[in-house]
Amino acid sequence: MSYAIGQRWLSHADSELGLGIVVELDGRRVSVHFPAVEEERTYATDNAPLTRVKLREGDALHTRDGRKLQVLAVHEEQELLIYEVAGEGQRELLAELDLDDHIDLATPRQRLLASQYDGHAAFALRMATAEHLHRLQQSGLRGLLGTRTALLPHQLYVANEVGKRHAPRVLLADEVGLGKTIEAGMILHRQLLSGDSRRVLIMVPASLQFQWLVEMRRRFNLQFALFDDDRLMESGEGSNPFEDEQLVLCSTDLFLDPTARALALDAEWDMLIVDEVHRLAWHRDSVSDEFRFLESMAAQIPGLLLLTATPEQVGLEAHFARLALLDPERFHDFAAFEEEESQYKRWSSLTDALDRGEKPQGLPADIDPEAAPERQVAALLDRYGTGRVLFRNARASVGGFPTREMQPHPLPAVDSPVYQHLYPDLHVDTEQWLQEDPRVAWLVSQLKALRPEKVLVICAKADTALALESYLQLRAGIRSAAFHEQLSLVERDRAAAYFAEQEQGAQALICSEIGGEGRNFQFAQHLILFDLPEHPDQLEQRIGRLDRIGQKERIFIHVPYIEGSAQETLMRWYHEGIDLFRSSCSAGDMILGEFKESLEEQLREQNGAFEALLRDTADFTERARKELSEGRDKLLERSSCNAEQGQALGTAISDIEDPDTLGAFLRELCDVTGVEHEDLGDSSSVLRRGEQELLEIFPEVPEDGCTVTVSRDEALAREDWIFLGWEHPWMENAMTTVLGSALGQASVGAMKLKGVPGGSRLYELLFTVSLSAPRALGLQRYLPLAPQRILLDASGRDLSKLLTHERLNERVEKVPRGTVSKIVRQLREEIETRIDDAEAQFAGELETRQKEAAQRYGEQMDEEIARLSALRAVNPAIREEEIENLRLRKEAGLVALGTARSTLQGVRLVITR
Ligand SMILES: Nc1ncnc2c1ncn2[C@@H]1O[C@H](COP(=O)(O)OP(=O)(O)OP(=O)(O)O)[C@@H](O)[C@H]1O
Repeated sequence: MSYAIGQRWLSHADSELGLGIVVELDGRRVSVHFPAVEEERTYATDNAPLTRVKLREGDALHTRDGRKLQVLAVHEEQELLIYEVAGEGQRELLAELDLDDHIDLATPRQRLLASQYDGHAAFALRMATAEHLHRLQQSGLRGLLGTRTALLPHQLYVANEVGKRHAPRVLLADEVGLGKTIEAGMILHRQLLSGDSRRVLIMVPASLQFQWLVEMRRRFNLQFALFDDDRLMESGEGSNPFEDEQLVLCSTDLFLDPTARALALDAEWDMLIVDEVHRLAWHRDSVSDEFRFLESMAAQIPGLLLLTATPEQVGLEAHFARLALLDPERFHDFAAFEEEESQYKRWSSLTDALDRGEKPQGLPADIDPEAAPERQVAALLDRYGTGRVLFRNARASVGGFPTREMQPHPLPAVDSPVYQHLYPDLHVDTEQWLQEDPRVAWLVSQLKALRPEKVLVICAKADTALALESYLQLRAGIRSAAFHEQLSLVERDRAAAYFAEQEQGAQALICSEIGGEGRNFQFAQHLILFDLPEHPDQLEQRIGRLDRIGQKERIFIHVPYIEGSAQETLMRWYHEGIDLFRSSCSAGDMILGEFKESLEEQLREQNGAFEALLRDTADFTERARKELSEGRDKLLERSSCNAEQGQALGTAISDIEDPDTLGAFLRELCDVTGVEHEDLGDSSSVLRRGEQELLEIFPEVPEDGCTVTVSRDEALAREDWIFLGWEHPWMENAMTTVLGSALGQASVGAMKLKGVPGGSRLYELLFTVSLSAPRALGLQRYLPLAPQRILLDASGRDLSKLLTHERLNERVEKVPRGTVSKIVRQLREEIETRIDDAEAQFAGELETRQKEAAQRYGEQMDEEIARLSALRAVNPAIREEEIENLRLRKEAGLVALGTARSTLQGVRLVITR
């Protein structure tokens, strides 16, 4: 190519010089001025390391006066280029002299033509990154990968079912300790990654704030900001502190303050999560301020997750009131709801009959009698069960829990009527009570006998816990800690941590009832119920502290009681009437409702009718259990978990996570970009920032390095290591940084290829498809965004199938830099033509993909809209808003599909030797 004064050239030997201008021509020498560095260089014309900069139609250009414009056409006059560009509102002509002196070669084509190329490892990394990103996106498992959790089918099923919904509104009511926090975390993670939710508020009882904060961080890499009164005060006049953070966690108590309530209502949220929601008091005649606040929040926030293990702890009507928060249209008539509950058995027998392959009578008219039985069952559950709103897994169906052993400890009666009460300590002076109550001395000797086993002691009241703890500590020399509502949050967490400490920690933690909800103490095997709570569900909550996921050993439940007292009466009623110490029961509230009066009478003073009460309770319990297990619980079990699907999700996650592939990719990533890594094993390594990093892919790696693992199993065993799964924010950042950079965009190499004469050329190109649509539309499932590799020879023949990328990688070798620029200069035209060919080839392919996607997407959306509309006719659990939303999604999706664009990600020129 010949030179002319005023032309713009780039030095491929030293791209730091920026874009030069030919200023002098003198026979065989050319002088170029580089304004960016204010230097002038002179080269021999026959081997100057210079590349002519010639932009193309569609390229972006930057002007000297800082404007970014798009090239519409390129003209040449007297060897100088004139760019026709889209200026402000009109076309404009721009001489190449006006190009910015700091050039940024943005496309692989430009970089290859300017001989700005990288080694093969960088090209291969770029290809691998594009392919992995695509694989992850289209897996349908987004949000479920990379969380530090064991793959438990019941949780995966719920997380997948709810997580994929738009603005999900559900009650997560798994039995105690089955992992509702984890389910909520997975749903949230999924919603955040899909872009469905951005701003989230979590409200939990004060005693659980820290636990939630830690669980969200260590299991999901979600950093919540903890809000308390002080944090609310910090914000300046007129600004809303809740708007400063995207993810906010706070105690429900914070909203006792009307200002806090007003601020939270004023902020915009996508999702609200409320733990232990049964604690927000609701009664037909008196609704608490907290509940009213929740009602207002629920009415304006699209996504709502309510969590409780004991939905009926404060009665069926309160349970109904919470369902009404989720879906006021569906749950508006309590009497009708009670009536519906009585129908559950009917639907349950129908689903059973369908399962057995029968053709049962009495199928509702809207269920297609000719449809496959699985579809009929799904439709029944969907339309007539509590399917869409309520999820409740039972430990009996989840399985794998250890057995519970109840050990009653009768203690001699005391000669004072006070000790006939359930809670004698409320009626006597503390000092006197500590001396007189035989349970106190028993507790001391029991703890000594159990040493060094960890023991959780639960009693109803904070004052009891306080008195017992100081007695144990000061007078009996037992290492213990107290946990009750009179302690500050920090003190409570400190007490729980002291108890958890294996070597030097407390042997016993003495909790009031608040210790009985939400906390994790599954490292202990012994539970002492110093007294008993008045509601069966509270007893369930207490036992659930130990009997929860992660408990591997048999659990011992010790119940001391004074013989002949109300304590014995209540213990026997729970034990012989409901068998509650050994197995959980979802009918607790119903049973209590039935026998409350008779029980209270017996608790005041046991009489001859007690044995009959026990028998009646046992009979009622058996019937209730049977009825529920055949009706409501059975339907719930079916809609809360499809074990097969849960299992399949687990397998699919393991397959896609594949630590071997991830480990190899991580090593490649570090090697190419210059991050130091020291491998500790197949799946773990220490990462350190390298001295000469090409790209900042892991900006958050600390100065002195950190240990990471790519294996979920290892991550569960080593909580101090970072689980660098595919969805870890570091990994996502690393991958998008690679693709967003110029690294590996252009590469040149040589190889020997049998039967192919030396000097032949191969062009390997990689295209990706991008879709500028909200992630929440989920269009990736319809439009294959798979990257496409195209391999052409010098004449444009497609060799993609004949010679794989891997084979090229194995054989390709370096070519000296000087030689490359000469070759590139000679092949300039061929390079341009082959890239054009490949672009045209892929544009055709993309058009076909788009057409097919639009058809599939349209059909599926129509089907879904029709299905939901039909469902809505029989099951008002489906909101009109959901259907309207689907219609809008369909339209938006079809428009967005048309905007898909292809991008040339990389090009490699291989010359045969
Ligand atoms: N998939 C999982 N992988 C690892 N640990 C888990 C998993 N699911 C639950 N856990 C652990 O099991 C315990 C119980 O889980 P979680 O606190 O979520 O239960 P919950 O149903 O909310 O309990 P509660 O009914 O007491 O409120 C916690 O220690 C939690 O970290």
